[in-house]
Amino acid sequence: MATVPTPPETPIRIGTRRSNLAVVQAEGIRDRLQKIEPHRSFEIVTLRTLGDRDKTTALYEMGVKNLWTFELEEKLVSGELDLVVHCLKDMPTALPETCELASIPPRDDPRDALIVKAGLPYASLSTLPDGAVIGTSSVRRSAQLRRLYPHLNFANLRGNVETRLAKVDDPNSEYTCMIMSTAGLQRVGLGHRINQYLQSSNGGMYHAVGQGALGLEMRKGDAQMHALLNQLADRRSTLACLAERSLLRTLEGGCSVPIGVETEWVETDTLHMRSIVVSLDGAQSAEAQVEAKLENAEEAEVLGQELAAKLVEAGAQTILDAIIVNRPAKE
Ligand SMILES: NCc1[nH]cc(CCC(=O)O)c1CC(=O)O
Repeated sequence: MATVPTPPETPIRIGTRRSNLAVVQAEGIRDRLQKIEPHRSFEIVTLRTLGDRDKTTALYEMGVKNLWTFELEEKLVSGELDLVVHCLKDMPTALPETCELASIPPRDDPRDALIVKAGLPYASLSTLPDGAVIGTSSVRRSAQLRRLYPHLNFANLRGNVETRLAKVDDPNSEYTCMIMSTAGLQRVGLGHRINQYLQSSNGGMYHAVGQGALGLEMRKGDAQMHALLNQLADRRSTLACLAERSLLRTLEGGCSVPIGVETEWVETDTLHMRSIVVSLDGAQSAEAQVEAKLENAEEAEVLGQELAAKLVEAGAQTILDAIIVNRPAKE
């Protein structure tokens, strides 16, 4: 009987967005997977998502939450991709039934950063002059800054990291500076452009849920992929990010919420979480914090829900309701 040659194993296809940042992130994951599976081959497949195509609509007006993920998830489900590398903060808190967040690798710096136009002398938010224009399309960022720096102005700034920086540096642009994520800048080699690292204790800025972390997504129930991706997971990053996502999931109810958060491991297994919800004009805000020992994902979920309940108690629901009512209708 003739022996049937075993077919060569097909490459593992890693999907991601087409931006330089997305490709750098996917290459990092590929390199780590290659070390675990030296005999498999890996292929990176890039896609343009809705969020990449529509660069003008303010993000919070787009009305869909999966604008960075939908096209990639479709190809994951159809089998054209085997895993997708996302920025965790771009992943909706509810995933399609057919997909699963398999793993969260070690988180990078979650803080936001201030980047000043090349040639201008300002080194921090507090030294920016009256009327300085901050480029950001994030209501989380503008609302928090309006709250503490009412003399600053805001202008939309969309596009990938390099495009945004070029727009700010353009001497003819209106921007004095911009706010971006530290992790995003550092990953594409632009960390040296950061003028100030922002956090609740410095600039009064809480970061986005999941910021600085990656989310590795796979088809639901793909046991082999799960076993592989699990080897890249980081326990503390995972529990902190799951708690943050639980907070957002509990509060959001259909809108993109101007909510900021910080999580910090204070003892070996105790997570401290604090969060703020701010009205779009910065005039109202609600803050709360919680702390608990966390052993597993379920406990992380519960802690996020507890923080959401405390925020509501502190007035967050009124702020969120007003935002939903005032939101401009989608065209
Ligand atoms: N919303 C865009 C986005 N999504 C993920 C990142 C960078 C990576 C990260 O912060 O996790 C960025 C850029 C930014 O917010 O400045």
